Amino acid sequence: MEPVHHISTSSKILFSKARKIVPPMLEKFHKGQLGRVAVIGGCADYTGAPYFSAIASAKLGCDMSHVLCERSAAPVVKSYSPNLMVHPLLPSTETVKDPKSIDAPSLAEPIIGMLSRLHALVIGPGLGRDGVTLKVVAEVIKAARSRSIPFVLDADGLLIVTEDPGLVKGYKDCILTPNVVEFGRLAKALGINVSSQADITKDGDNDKCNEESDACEQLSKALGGVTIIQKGPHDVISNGVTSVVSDIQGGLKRSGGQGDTLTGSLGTLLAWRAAYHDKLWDSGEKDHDKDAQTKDDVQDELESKDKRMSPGTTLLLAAWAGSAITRECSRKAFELKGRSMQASDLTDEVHGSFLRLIGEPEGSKTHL
Ligand SMILES: NC(=O)C1=CN([C@@H]2O[C@H](COP(=O)(O)OP(=O)(O)OC[C@H]3O[C@@H](n4cnc5c(N)ncnc54)[C@H](O)[C@@H]3O)[C@@H](O)[C@H]2O)[C@@H](O)CC1
Ligand SMILES: Nc1ncnc2c1ncn2[C@@H]1O[C@H](COP(=O)(O)OP(=O)(O)OP(=O)(O)O)[C@@H](O)[C@H]1O
Ligand SMILES: [Mg+2]
Repeated sequence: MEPVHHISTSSKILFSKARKIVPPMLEKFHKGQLGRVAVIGGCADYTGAPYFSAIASAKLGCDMSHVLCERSAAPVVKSYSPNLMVHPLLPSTETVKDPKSIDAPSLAEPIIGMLSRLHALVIGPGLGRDGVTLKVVAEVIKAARSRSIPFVLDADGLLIVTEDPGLVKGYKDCILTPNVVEFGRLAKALGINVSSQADITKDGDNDKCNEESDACEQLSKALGGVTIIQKGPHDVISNGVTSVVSDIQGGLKRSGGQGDTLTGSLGTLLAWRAAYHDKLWDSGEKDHDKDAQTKDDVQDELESKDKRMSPGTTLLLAAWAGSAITRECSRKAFELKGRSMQASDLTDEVHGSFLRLIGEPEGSKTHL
């Protein structure tokens, strides 16, 4: 039986609606209008994660892709790609005078100063767990929220929320992308009971799916309607009111770094979504006065041919599209590389996956 809050719209319709938030390629656009995205992450230990995330944003199609990382990571990340703009702006215990008494808001200033030039942030890939860095990033989260800049939180960025859920509680422009372990930590912090994998597997596939989406929905509700992509064999997406399961075929190799293709893709989709709501181009849809609040409202917008969608609906669509593109990247890369598949093989599949699943929007000029 279909769980009550699940939308029953087919994948085909979801992809065609996702295409509506993709800006067409037009001669009139200037540099930056198709998205300025920054990944906040990268430290001495992890340089691959912010790179994979930022390059996925770029390959999906944003115009400008930044990485804001810790000082020691910057030359390394720069060396991976000249296409990324890499800024060594994240302080750490190693780089501040007295780590025990820091002024986090002023240490965050150089990053906060960049926010007005950015459409979306991805916070967490390879951020690490340095106490100074995490305090500064918490200030950046507050500043981004107060300026209504959409963001994705992943990996160590989720630790910040686990420790202080109030930072994102009720913020409707963010997406959390926990893996199984991160989901468990968040659920525990918010007092939500998650059945163990063993318990739910023995009930069979349908029950397992229902239990997972129930937990995802509960966590989203506990966070005041924040959108969550609970990653796993299928990705459960929920905003507490409406849920959708992304079960597009993925690959069979579980190499690290695949979640980074997801966050980078989401960064670009959030930037495009902002451009859609700013009416950067004429989508051909009709405005309507009421924002979608309930599952039925969302379903109605998804099934209408010409109704302009509300921010709640487009956020779900962005999450769905990011998840689907990542899983298709993984499927295709696995087809080509088998068990040798690495995160970098997903990077090569981003554009092809976009074209196969979503495709260029109407009016896009793809040839000169
Ligand atoms: N090339 C890179 O630079 C990479 C860096 N990464 C970064 O590494 C840091 C730590 O991330 P982790 O994901 O390791 O987080 P954690 O340090 O919280 O570790 C999670 C652990 O759980 C295990 N696990 C994952 N899925 C599981 C499942 N379904 N059932 C049981 N156990 C499971 C993993 O093997 C991992 O050891 C983050 O900053 C992250 O961004 C990762 O994204 C991987 C790639
Ligand atoms: N068993 C699975 N079958 C198919 N796809 C999966 C499976 N597990 C995870 N995925 C997909 O892999 C991607 C990354 O999810 P994963 O759970 O590996 O995240 P992660 O642990 O945060 O990754 P990372 O190593 O990048 O930190 C997601 O798009 C998810 O849908
Ligand atoms: Mg991860």
